[in-house]
Amino acid sequence: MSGMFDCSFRKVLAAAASDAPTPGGGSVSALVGALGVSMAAMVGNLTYGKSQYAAVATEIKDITGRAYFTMARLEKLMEDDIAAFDSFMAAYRLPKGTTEEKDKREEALQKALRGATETPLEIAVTLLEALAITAQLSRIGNKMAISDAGVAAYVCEAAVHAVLLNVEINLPMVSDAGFASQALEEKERIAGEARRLKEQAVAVVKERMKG
Ligand SMILES: Nc1nc(=O)c2c([nH]1)NC[C@@H]1CN(c3ccc(C(=O)N[C@@H](CCC(=O)O)C(=O)O)cc3)C=[N+]21
Repeated sequence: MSGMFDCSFRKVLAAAASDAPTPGGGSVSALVGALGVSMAAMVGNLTYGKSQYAAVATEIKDITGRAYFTMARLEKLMEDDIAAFDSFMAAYRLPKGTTEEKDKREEALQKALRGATETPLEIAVTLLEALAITAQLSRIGNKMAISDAGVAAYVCEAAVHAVLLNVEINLPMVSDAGFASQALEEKERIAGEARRLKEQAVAVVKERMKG
């Protein structure tokens, strides 16, 4: 299913729940992440233009713009992951009767696996930018809605770890050992950074909710 962003939420949920392979865990993580970032954008919108927050107006405008940018990027990446995993499934279903067919299938599988691994990594990196935005916003955003900066932090971090599981399940099938080890290293770095940024944002949110 493509053009997911123009469907009703009900249709997206039904498509995600169905036995169709896509949207799968990769694209759903991107969608969930986009919803997480929307809460950072909302806090930005609730801060910008308020006299109480005039001193941080320029910074808020910049961060809010970046939040919208990451949402748009996640929309594109959701569609990319659907295409990437569809390619994997298409290769997986290729015939493997003869040696020639087996070779062709393996070649198609390896090519598709690369895309199905790179796309979740790109989703995760985009979500790191969202988490950095959220951490910054937690310090200067409208206090009345600051819990939503915490919601953005928790949801985006969860989406990072979720999308990285797709890298983890694909990697053992990748035959290019150099590509696999680099992807694994990248995955570990991103997961650690996501944890750190979430902790930072939530700590500030909790502190500001005290008074
Ligand atoms: N970039 C990326 N995005 C993903 O969404 C992604 C991923 N990588 N890596 C793996 C996981 C898991 N996942 C599955 C979804 C449906 C079936 C599925 O439909 N399986 C059928 C296959 C049937 C057939 O052979 O046609 C079955 O088991 O019956 C399997 C696996 C998506 N993931």
